Amino acid sequence: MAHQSISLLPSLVKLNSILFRDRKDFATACLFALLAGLVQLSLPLGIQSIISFVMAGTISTSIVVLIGMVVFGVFINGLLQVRQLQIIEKVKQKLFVRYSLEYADRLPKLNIEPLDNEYLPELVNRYFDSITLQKGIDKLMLELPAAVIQILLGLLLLSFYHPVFIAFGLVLIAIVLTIILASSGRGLQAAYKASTYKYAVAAWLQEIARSIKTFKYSKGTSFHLNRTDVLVSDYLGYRTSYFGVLLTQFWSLISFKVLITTAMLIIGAYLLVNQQINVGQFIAADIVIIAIIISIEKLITNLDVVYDAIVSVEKLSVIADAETEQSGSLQLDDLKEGVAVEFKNVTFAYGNNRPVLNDISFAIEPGQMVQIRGESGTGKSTVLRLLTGAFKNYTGNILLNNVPIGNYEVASLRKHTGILLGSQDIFHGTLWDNLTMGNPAIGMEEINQLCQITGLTAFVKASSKGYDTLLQPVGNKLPENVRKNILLIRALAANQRMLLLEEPFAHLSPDNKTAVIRYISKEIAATILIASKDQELGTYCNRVVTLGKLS
Ligand SMILES: Nc1ncnc2c1ncn2[C@@H]1O[C@H](COP(=O)(O)OP(=O)(O)OP(=O)(O)O)[C@@H](O)[C@H]1O
Repeated sequence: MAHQSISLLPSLVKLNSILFRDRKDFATACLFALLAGLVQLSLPLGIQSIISFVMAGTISTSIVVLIGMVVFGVFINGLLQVRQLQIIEKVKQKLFVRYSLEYADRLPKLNIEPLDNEYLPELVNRYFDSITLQKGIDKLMLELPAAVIQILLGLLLLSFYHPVFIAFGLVLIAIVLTIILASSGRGLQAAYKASTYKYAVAAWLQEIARSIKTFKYSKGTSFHLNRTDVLVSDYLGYRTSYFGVLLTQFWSLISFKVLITTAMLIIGAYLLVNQQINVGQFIAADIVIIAIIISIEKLITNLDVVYDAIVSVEKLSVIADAETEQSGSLQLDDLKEGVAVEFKNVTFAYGNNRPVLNDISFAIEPGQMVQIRGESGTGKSTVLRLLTGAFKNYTGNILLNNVPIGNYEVASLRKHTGILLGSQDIFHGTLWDNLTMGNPAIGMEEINQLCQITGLTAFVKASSKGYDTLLQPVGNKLPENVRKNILLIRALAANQRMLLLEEPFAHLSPDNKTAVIRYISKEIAATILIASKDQELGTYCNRVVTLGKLS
C-alpha cells in the first residue's frame, strides 16, 4: 500500500465525478458566485464614477445615489454569499450521508477474495476522508470557482480600460497555469504518500489498542514505541516534501506578485502620463488588478485543498469502488426442504497458495445431516466457506439442487443459509440484535426455544436487561460458551434450507449437544453440513465426508 502512487488526471476525473453528482447545487453556487463577482465589480466602477464627479467638482444628488448604490452592492454581495454558504452546507451533508450509506451498504457485499490479505477495519479508516473532502468542499465549490470567475471578470474589465491590459491578462494566466501545472504532479504525489503513512500510523495505534493486553504485559519492551517511531518518521518525510512543494508554490506566488505589482504600476503610470487613461480609471484599474492578485493568491494557496480532496477521493474509493460479489440471478426461493449439495472434482486454493482442496467430490441429498471430518488444516471449514458463495476461484463444480452455486442470486442464497463460521463475531448491539440480526420474521418463541436447548437461557436470566443487554464489540467480557451460543443461535434462527456449521457443539454440555442435534435434525428442514473433528458426531449424521491432508 505504502508504495502505491497516484496520477493526476484520472484522480482529477474521479474527484470531478464525485462533485458532478451535485452539479445542480454546484451550478447554483457558481451562478451566485458569478453574480457576487459582478456586484463586487460595482465597487471599483462606483469609485471611479465618484472620483470623476469629485474631480469635475460636481457634488450633487447623483453622487449620493452613487454612494448608495455602491453600499447596496456590498450588501447584495453579502446576501449572495449567504446563499452560497447554504448550498455548500447542503452539499456537505449530502456527501456525508452518501459515503456513510455507501460504506454500510457495500461492506457486506464486498468480494472478500481479493481482500483476503487486507484488514477491513483498517481499510474502513478511509471513511474519515469523507470529512476531509467535506472540509474541502467550501474551497472546491465556492472559493476556487469564485476566484477563477473574479480573475476572468477582472481581466475582462481591464481590457476595456486599455488594450494593453489584454496582453497583461494573457501573460498573467500563462504564469499562473505554469505555476500550477509545474508543481501539481509532485504536490499530489507527496500528499498521497503522506496520507498513506498517516493511515499506517493510525492502523498501528489501532493495533496496539486492539491487542492492549499483549502490549500491557510486554515485559517492558518499547516495541510499540519503536514501530510508531519508524512509521511517524516515514510520515514526516513525506509531509515535509509535501510542504516543500507548497512552499515552492508560495515562493512562485511571491515572485509573481512582485512582478505584477511592478507591471501594474509602470503600465498604469505610463498610460496615465500619456493621458490614455484618467486618474479615476488608473485607480479603478489598480483596484481591479489588486482584486485579481488576491484571487490568484487564493487559487494558489488553496492548491493543497485540491490535492487533499483528490487524495481523499482516492482513499475513499478503497471501499467505495472495491469489487463487490458477483451474483447470479436465480432465486433459491419457495423451498420446503433442504437443498441437494454436490461437489464435483472441486479444487480450491486461497490466492496463490497451494490447494487446500484437491479434486473433492461428494453428494448430499436434501435434508441429510453430514459431518465433514478431518485433521486440522484439511479444509473442512473451506468446504463450508465455498458453500456460502463468497469464494468463486475454484475449479470443478459446486451444485445446489443440480444448479451451479454461482447461478444463484447471492442475497437469496444467504437468506436460506444458516452460517456459523469461526470468523463470525459479536457486534456492538443488544443481545436480541445479535441473535436475530434485525430479522422481523424471528419471534420470541423461537429464540426462547433456541436459548433453552443451547443453554443460553441461564445467561439471559442472569442479565438484568435480558435480551436488551448491550454486548461489547467482539463479545468482550462475555464467557466463551455464551459467545459461541449466541453465534450458534444466530445461525439456527429463521427458516433455513442449508446449515453450514463449523465446530458448533464443542462448547456445549453433553445434554445441550444432544438437544441441539435433535432440534436441527427434527425441527429444521435443511441440509446440514457440520465441519468438526468430533468422532462421536458421526453416529448422529447420515454420513461422514472425510478430508485428508494433501501431501
Ligand atoms: N483466508 C485464508 N487465506 C489463506 N489460507 C487460508 C485461509 N483460510 C484458511 N487457510 C488455510 O487453508 C487451510 C485449510 O483451512 P481450513 O480452515 O479450511 O481447515 P480446517 O480443516 O477447517 O482446520 P481447523 O480444523 O483447524 O479449523 C489451512 O492450512 C489454513 O491455514
